[in-house]
Amino acid sequence: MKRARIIYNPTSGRELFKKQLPDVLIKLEEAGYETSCHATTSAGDATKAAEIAVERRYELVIAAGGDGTLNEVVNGLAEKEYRPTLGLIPMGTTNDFARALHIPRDIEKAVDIILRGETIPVDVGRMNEKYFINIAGGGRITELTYEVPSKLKTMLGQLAYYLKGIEMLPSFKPSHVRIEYDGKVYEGEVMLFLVGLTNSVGGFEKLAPDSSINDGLFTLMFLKKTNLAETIRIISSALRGDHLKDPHLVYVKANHIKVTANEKVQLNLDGEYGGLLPAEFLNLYRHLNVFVPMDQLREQDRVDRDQNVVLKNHITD
Ligand SMILES: Nc1ncnc2c1ncn2[C@@H]1O[C@H](COP(=O)(O)OP(=O)(O)OP(=O)(O)O)[C@@H](O)[C@H]1O
Repeated sequence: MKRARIIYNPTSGRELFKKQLPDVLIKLEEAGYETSCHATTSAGDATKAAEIAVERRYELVIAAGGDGTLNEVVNGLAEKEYRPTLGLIPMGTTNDFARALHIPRDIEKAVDIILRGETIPVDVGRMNEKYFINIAGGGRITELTYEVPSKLKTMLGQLAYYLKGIEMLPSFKPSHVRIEYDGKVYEGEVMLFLVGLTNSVGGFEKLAPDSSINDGLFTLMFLKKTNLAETIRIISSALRGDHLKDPHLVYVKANHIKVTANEKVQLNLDGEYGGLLPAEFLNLYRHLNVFVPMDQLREQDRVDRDQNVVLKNHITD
């Protein structure tokens, strides 16, 4: 019998998962998964739980939570030789990664996608000693994600980020950085830099429209020094997807990126605090297998189906 481990954050988003947990367990058991679960108790706990799931050779690990919980689970899996297939139940406020994979926020429908059994290998980012699955970045603007109080997020959802963003905009200052990417170098003042694996960041789905989840490349973006009016204009054009030709923005693909600075610049990994520069980013090609609704994926995110069939058989054996 296959075994599944659910790792869930009871405080994610609007805190609704716990109530539906019995139904989720029944569904998985009926589909032939012997299922157990772990409720996280604090920051870092989901990483430990995922490491234990690897040690115990679970076939499937389901991360039920927001991007922070998912990031922790990925950090527990990414370094291991044996990596269980990953299922997602998006319970957070923004759920960028799940959004990029078209996994719905409805718990039952998300479980159905896991039970359908279609998987895809996705790239994982490594920054220094840590891993990310959606986006890393640095600069004052990225500090926004951890300045939004958890209570406010529970009450207002994504609106909380926008409110906080408006409040913080005037205080965004540039940082002087050196960015090396695949043999090229930029040195100068930037408002922020982003290293993305998917097209979805903070609900901006048009930020990196040509990104693919499994091409082995990051989308590297950095915004050169701008004044407040220009920053507002570029953010609103990014919402429409009109930012790519903006002369203040550099938008390239790269597999290996190094960013250094002579000042303190905070880093962000999948929406959580990620330490300070310097940072070295490496794209780990097709490193984790994730359950997805294959028919919903964009053409550029689908991999050759033959390879996928192999992976699917591997887990159902
Ligand atoms: N029992 C707990 N109590 C408080 N915090 C927890 C608990 N378990 C985990 N956490 C922390 O909560 C952080 C945020 O959780 P998560 O990302 O799941 O939800 P969210 O913040 O609502 O969603 P999003 O990241 O999509 O905005 C996690 O990174 C984790 O460190």
